[in-house]
Amino acid sequence: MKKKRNKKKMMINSESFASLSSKLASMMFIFAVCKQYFPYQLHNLFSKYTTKLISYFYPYIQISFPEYMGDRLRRSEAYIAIETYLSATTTERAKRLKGEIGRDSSKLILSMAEHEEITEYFHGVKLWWFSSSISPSKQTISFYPASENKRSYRLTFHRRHRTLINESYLPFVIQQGKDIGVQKRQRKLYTNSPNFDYHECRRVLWSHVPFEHPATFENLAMETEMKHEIIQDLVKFSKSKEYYAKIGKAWKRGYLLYGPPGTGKSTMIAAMANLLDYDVYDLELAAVKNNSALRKLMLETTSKSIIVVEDIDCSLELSGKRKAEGGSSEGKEEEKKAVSGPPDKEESKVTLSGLLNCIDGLWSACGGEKVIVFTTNHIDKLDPALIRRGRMDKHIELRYCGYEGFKVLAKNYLGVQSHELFDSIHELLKEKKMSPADVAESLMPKNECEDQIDVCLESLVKALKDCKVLKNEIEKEEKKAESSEAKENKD
Ligand SMILES: Nc1ncnc2c1ncn2[C@@H]1O[C@H](COP(=O)(O)OP(=O)(O)OP(=O)(O)O)[C@@H](O)[C@H]1O
Ligand SMILES: [Mg+2]
Repeated sequence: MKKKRNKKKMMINSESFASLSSKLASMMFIFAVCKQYFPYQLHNLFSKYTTKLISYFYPYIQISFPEYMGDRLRRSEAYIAIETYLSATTTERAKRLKGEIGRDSSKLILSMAEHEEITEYFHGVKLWWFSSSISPSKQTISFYPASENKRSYRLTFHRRHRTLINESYLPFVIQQGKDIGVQKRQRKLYTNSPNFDYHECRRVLWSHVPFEHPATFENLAMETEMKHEIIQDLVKFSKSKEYYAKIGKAWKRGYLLYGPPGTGKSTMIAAMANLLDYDVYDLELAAVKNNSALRKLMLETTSKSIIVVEDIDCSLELSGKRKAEGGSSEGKEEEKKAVSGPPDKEESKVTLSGLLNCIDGLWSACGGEKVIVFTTNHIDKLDPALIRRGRMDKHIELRYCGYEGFKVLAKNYLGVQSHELFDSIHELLKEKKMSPADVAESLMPKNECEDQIDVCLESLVKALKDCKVLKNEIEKEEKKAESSEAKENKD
């Protein structure tokens, strides 16, 4: 009993010693800040002996993580990760908190207030986190954020736990912080128009807005089996980091979405981003000057993102002239494949080989966990090299609205799963080809009256009956347009 009491006493003593030592260290730190006001010789002497004294009596190690590192322009990644980790895990224990709207989030984020200390245990080892903030000695007006208070987190632990903290605890905190940051971030929709980022204090190649598209696979009109196959494929990809590393392949996957206008290609990209919780980079190839600019753009994309090139057949000149003038030299051919920029502006010279290099050359592996999506209305116009398997791993055809797709739209737009008009709509959809966009338009309630369901379904039946184009006719028209285009190119 006595032994137990003594042990408890010793523990309390060691704890209070630790806390005392931590306070002593804080005082030393304040001395260290003030010492600059002492004469030069005194200052040196003071520094020498205080450091010696601290290391002699003080068995604790302190690691500082300042918000801004040497260049003072970019926030330290370690600081951001620690801040996120501490906000998520210690706000219940901290007595004084501060709240702010996160830079990448629309939510209120609570974190430790300045000069607050919390204790934490890792594998039974006690450690202390202190949030420090020092005001600048001189009031300066500066463009850079670093001129504000100098903030840092300080970690204190006993020196006998040095290995555990350095090799296990800190990597754990940084990884946790990064993971929580990814989950909590406001996702972004990027476009390749250069911009000046005032937070990062540098010129960036992508501008962004919050990504808030509400599309999900659940409200996407397409055959259920195909939908599930795509979802499975995406989820499997996102969980296959180790697999890709094992087979020695860059962790990325290419999707080619093709089909007539209004069949849901762009909507599916939004659904993919929402399913995987990825950012979206909407790459406009016509605005990219040349291959090297394209490479720089790709290098600035982050992992957990979808890189989209919409209407790839319009972005790259891959058919037409090239096919017609088949005998040209390789160099000339590349030129013809170049994207034709606006006539009065500098011509864009992204070539097919430049694009292929970005998709699966050495550069493409940078960052990892990326999905690349091309969309087109005319798959047959694309160069086979661009869409071969391995580059565009999955080809998905988005078709005119079928009965299964219609049922999804009816549920989304009108909240109905059965109706007496469903059978006739089923029959009509077998022969008439209408895009999901057009079906959705008919199903959209036009006013507030009560019999909206009947009105909308009747309007769809009428639209389908009025739709003169049958599948065969569409195919015929498309073939006619293609052959006349080929003829024009020959001439
Ligand atoms: N499969 C679908 N499921 C649900 N809604 C759809 C679907 N297809 C189209 N829509 C609706 O039609 C609108 C247009 O669709 P979307 O822009 O995705 O078509 P698209 O295939 O990208 O067309 P385009 O080839 O012209 O770019 C969307 O806003 C959406 O509301
Ligand atoms: Mg589209």
